[in-house]
Amino acid sequence: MASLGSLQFLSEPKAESSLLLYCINRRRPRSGSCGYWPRKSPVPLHLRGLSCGFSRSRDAEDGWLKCSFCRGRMSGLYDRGQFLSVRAAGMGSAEGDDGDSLETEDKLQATIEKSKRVLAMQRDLLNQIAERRKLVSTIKNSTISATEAETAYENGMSTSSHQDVASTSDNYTTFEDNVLGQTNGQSFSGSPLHSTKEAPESVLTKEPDKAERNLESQFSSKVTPSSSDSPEHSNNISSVSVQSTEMPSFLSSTLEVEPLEVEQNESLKESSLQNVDNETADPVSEDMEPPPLAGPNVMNIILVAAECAPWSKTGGLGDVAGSLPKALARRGHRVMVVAPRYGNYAEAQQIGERKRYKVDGQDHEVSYFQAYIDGVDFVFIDSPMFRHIENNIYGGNRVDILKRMVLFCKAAVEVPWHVPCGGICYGDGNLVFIANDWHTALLPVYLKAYYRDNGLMSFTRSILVIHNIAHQGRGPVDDFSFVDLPPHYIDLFKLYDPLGGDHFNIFAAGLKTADRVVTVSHGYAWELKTSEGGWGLHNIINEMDWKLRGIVNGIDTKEWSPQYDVHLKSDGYTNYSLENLQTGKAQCKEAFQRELGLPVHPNVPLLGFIGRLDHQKGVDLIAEAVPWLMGQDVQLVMLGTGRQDLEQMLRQFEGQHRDKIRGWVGFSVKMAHRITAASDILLMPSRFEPCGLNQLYAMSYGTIPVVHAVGGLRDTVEPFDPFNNTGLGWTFDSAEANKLINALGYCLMTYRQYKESWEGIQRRGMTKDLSWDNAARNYEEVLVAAKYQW
Ligand SMILES: Nc1ncnc2c1ncn2[C@@H]1O[C@H](COP(=O)(O)OP(=O)(O)O[C@H]2O[C@H](CO)[C@@H](O)[C@H](O)[C@H]2O)[C@@H](O)[C@H]1O
Repeated sequence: MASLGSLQFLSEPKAESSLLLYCINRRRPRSGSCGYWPRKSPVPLHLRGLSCGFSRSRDAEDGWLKCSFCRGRMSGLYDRGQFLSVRAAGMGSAEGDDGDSLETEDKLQATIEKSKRVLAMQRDLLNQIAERRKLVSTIKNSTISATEAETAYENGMSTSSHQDVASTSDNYTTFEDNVLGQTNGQSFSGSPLHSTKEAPESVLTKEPDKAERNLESQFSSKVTPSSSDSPEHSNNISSVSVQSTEMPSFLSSTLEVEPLEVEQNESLKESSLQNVDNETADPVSEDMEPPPLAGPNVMNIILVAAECAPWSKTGGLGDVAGSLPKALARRGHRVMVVAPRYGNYAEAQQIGERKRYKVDGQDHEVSYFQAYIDGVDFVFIDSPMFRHIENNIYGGNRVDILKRMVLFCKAAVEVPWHVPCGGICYGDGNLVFIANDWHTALLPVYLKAYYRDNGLMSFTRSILVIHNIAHQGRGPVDDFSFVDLPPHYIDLFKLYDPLGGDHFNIFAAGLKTADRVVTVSHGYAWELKTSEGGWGLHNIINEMDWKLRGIVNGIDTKEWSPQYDVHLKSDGYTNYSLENLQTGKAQCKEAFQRELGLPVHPNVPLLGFIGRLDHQKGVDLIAEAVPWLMGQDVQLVMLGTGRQDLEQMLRQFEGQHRDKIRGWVGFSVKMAHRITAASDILLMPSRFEPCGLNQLYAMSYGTIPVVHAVGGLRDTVEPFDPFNNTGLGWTFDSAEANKLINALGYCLMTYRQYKESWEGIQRRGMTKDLSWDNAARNYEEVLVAAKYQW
């Protein structure tokens, strides 16, 4: 039997607990492949001579027990839900491996090969950090030498993420008990400023990244000498910081309330334990499981968004929040989406305990609802603040919205501790948050201010995705009082506006604080850096260019497929594919003309527009083109909601041209699908478009997009080239009605006179890979880059 040496618990378990070790990526691959070891144990502080279950996870070069299947760290769960982190405190020899273990090793060879690259990266990183530490300690003549730190590490006295676990463990326990209510094996060792300067550092002690260096320089004048200079301080900082006036009030006010549905939770845990037993007992089938696509990069991912389709959606953000996570889960990650619970969602069940958070001085209670769908944990945060606004989720005045987002972000950042999905919380190891737009841009700030500055959640990273920079969460500087942060954090939010002077800007703070920033196309990534496209944030974006990446959105090919579209199954519509494109699409067009009371003309080109009625979407350019259009033999249907003058305009056009135009004012997912299927041409004259999803949906339905070549539209709609018979649609190069008319003229001519070319464009669009799988792979690269960024 292989021996692992001993295991060391990083927080002391109670005696006589039942212990269960599991891999942090237990969902991916399915739980059975991660070497569970359920066992009654008297639980001494060190467990010796472990074998059986651990023969799979003896690969622990960096001191952490790893699942040899997916390379995730092993963690401990004991005593019905309390967490421990566990690491090997001295590796035993592999001598005596039994046959079973060798066989397993052979079968897992491929996975191990893949992991080598990452291990090399880790070693590289460790070497670099060790080098730098030596340099720093020489310069500062630290009282504690690097040698001692290394010795401490080798003796298993420090964690890979924190300093002096042993010496801070008392404070740590107190803090966890008081503040988080759960333990995760993290120490609480003061701000990164202090820890990098003074403490005996572990091998993985964090080097400040560029963003943090900026913050350091901004904040250094405000660090008092007494707090930064004393080596003792870093040992005792937990108690100091907990009582500090800068400690967020919401943390200290995070109260545990009566446990909800305890029985349900317990039964969940029990069923999870049962699964473990069953799956452990079936080693053959677990070996059949293919390795996750993400290979050694599997992570715990929590995407946080103010809307999530199909439960809540006002636009493309909802679509992305509903579908990108599924693609990430398909790659093997454990993925959660966190969104507010605006209504009663049938699929989601109440879970976990209620918590309270302070917003503007008042306690707000939240509870959690969860549904596990397509490999993703969808968690909805319930609060009276979110209820009954499902038709107006961004409604209310500026301060109302701000308070909602403060509550949402405060609760969301703690979800990995409080919501036991499948019986097990995500915890903070190997965890990355993906925040979206200004609504959740506070999350990276809270992660830093409340946790990482205090030595907690040090391995957790945050990524901020820009879907639309035009909405930034702006307000007067006084709004800072609502976000409940230490006073010096105001510098992150303050932004000078040539028109309004200094103002408060949430997006600015999120961009500065996030570990990485993604936007939804390459074109938009470039535009964001210009004064025209950055909407006042271009300077900040230019400064953080190194952490910005453009990744083009994908589409949910289950939801948006002409072959399976549920909205095409009734009222005379039909599903279609490449095989019956012409007949199927013609049938949809006819059904649509009938449904909307338009003359049924199969050969009259049908033009569609779907989108918010605002300046961005350029619906006014279509309005300018209407007189020309009405001279053509075409039909036009527009679906949208937004600015009242533009809604009125749609109604007016319909009134004036009843035989040719329909203006549908409102939000109808069914109508959006039917327009996409029935139309021949989709118009997207957006003034700016970070990515745009409708043109992607259109292409997959054989509907030809005519778009303003900007942002993601330029990235995704390759212009038709009649000489080489390539391209996916028509583009025009500036947001002017005459340019739109010009492009549309060529498009209509092709529709009428060059059927073969037309069908070629349709076919290319329908066969293009528009799925999220590509994008998910790119996101994964960003997640990994963030993970290894210190
Ligand atoms: N009245 C209505 N009824 C029914 N459905 C309607 C509708 N109006 C819009 N929709 C739907 O909402 C979505 C709109 O998505 P877009 O990407 O085109 O724009 P949006 O500007 O909201 O998103 C922002 O975020 C997304 C996601 O990153 C970026 O693609 C985009 O460029 C950026 O502006 C589509 O699914 C569309 O069908």
